[in-house]
Amino acid sequence: MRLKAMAKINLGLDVLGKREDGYHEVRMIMQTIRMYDILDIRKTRRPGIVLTTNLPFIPTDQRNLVYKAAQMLMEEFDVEEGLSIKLRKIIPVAAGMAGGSSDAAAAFVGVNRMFHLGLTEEQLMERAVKVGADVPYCIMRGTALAEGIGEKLTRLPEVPKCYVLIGKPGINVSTKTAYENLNLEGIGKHPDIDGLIGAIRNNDLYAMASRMENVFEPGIIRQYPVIGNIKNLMEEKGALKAVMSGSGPTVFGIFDNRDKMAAAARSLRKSGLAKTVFATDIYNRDGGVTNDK
Ligand SMILES: C[C@@](CO)(OP(=O)(O)O)[C@H](O)COP(=O)(O)OP(=O)(O)OC[C@H]1O[C@@H](n2ccc(N)nc2=O)[C@H](O)[C@@H]1O
Ligand SMILES: Nc1ncnc2c1ncn2[C@@H]1O[C@H](COP(=O)(O)OP(=O)(O)O)[C@@H](O)[C@H]1O
Repeated sequence: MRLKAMAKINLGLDVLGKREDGYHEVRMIMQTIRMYDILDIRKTRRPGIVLTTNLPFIPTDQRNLVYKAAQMLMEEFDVEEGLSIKLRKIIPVAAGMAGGSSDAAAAFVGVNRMFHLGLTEEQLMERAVKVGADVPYCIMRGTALAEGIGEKLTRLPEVPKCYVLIGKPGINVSTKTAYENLNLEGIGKHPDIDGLIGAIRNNDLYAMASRMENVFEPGIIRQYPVIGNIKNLMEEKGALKAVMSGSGPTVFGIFDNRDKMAAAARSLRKSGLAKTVFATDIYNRDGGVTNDK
């Protein structure tokens, strides 16, 4: 069984406050993009999970979110057979694109199908939040408003057709540290999430792009100016807007024209500012638990 684990960007990201358990209340607009890792899953007679990946530096034991997700379901349902999982990573690691979370989401969907556990998408999402705040969304996919710690999801209409340029500098930002370093009292004007939702409902790409904002961005750019440089380059080269995704450091630019995006991608590659440059578009899901479409 082959599954695609799709990456996300945050068209808008606001943090409202800190909860007693240390997690933060968020309000974010999530969007799946056409960039994915591949999971190849097969049953084995020998019990247990054997995970292999093409990246030597990511763990293949319980620390890998794929392992965690598969183990959680297999233990709950007393699955006696085993699983062999081959994970091919394309989504940059620790990039703010939910690579690990999406791999976990694909594992939930894959194990459910492989062993005929009969869980609905909702039942999978209830379990998924135990692996990570973004994992339920990665099962849902498409365009959504995420609230709570990211697990309270409301589907939104598809966003207008557009092109997405990804630029990730060769630095790593820890999500936990990004949340810890966020000075909630110091936030002047919060991102206009309601305005963004309105623009999406009106199918207005230009209004949508102009309202895209990430509350983490100013603080992280102060620490890593290269993120600001990538943003500026994308906007100079025709992006309607370029914004950091999640806790960073990836920047995405939204374009209304594929050729313009391709030219911007060439400039970004030439500049040497980004380690990963990837030109793609948004992905709108078309119903059902379709993690392999
Ligand atoms: C910032 C966002 C935006 O989409 O994405 P990424 O940058 O990870 O892609 C998410 O909120 C990341 O969600 P996710 O990566 O699933 O978080 P988790 O693994 O559950 O948590 C990692 C750490 O982030 C902090 N955390 C996460 C989510 C949240 N709502 N509040 C938090 O404070 C916690 O300190 C937690 O220990
Ligand atoms: N399947 C996975 N893919 C990538 N990283 C993983 C995975 N499972 C666990 N990790 C660990 O999680 C950390 C961040 O993962 P990732 O999901 O790529 O970040 P982000 O949420 O910022 O997109 C990495 O340090 C990595 O070691």
